[in-house]
Amino acid sequence: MSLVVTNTNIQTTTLPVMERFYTIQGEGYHQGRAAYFIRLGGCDVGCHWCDVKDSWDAAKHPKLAISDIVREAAQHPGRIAVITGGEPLMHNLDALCDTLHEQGFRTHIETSGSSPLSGQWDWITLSPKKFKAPLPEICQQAHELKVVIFNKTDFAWAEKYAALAGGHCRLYLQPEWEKAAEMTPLIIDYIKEHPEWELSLQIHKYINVP
Ligand SMILES: C[S@@+](CC[C@H](N)C(=O)[O-])C[C@H]1O[C@@H](n2cnc3c(N)ncnc32)[C@H](O)[C@@H]1O
Ligand SMILES: Nc1nc2[nH]cc(C(=O)O)c2c(=O)[nH]1
Ligand code: SF4
Ligand SMILES: [Mg+2]
Repeated sequence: MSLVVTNTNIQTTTLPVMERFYTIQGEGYHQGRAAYFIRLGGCDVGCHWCDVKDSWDAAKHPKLAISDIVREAAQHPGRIAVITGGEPLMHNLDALCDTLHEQGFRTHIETSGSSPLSGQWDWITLSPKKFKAPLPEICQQAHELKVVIFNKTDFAWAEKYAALAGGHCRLYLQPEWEKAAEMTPLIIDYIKEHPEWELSLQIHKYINVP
């Protein structure tokens, strides 16, 4: 007798976790709201300006049981869980989202959209990257498009993804942190000319919270 194993009957029970912290969302539409962040290890995109390069190698981070991750999250009063990384969609996130929902969390994801979507999401923040393009179906499903502006050619590139997004999708421009002094004035001018876009600053870095 042979054993048949399909994708649907393999349950992910552990995930590599780089760090977990309860803080305020520093970026985008939910900026300023209390949220529990779960940063998963592993990324194959390789942005040269990435502010969390230690996350890239999944093997460097301990594999934790989903039940333990969610139990720890539930110790805090906030009920927004933000799954980030690394690139969180390198992992199957169905079981993590199910368990978070069972505990009353709203599930938010920060993703480059470059790996297939898994999980059930109350909010999808898509931050597309030139280094590994997002998949078209994720562009359609994103609630928020957040484009990092590293140089002035990135505005035209941002418009390409705005055109692929659904009509409900909020549009944000976020200066690359090291170039914020140079890029923020250009972003402000751009938003004044193109008011469908909004400014996203990484406010956690200004107020020194994680
Ligand atoms: C570290 S990434 C992890 C999630 C996912 N890999 C992604 O890129 O969306 C979280 C967010 O930080 C943004 N980000 C990363 N490095 C940045 C930097 N140097 N300046 C501004 N934003 C940055 C990303 O674009 C993304 O929106
Ligand atoms: N406070 C805070 N807000 C964030 N929003 C997105 C973040 C991320 O790294 O995904 C992040 C983060 O690292 N900290
Ligand atoms: S996709 Fe996200 S985690 Fe990966 S290198 Fe780019 S910013 Fe960093
Ligand atoms: Mg961050």
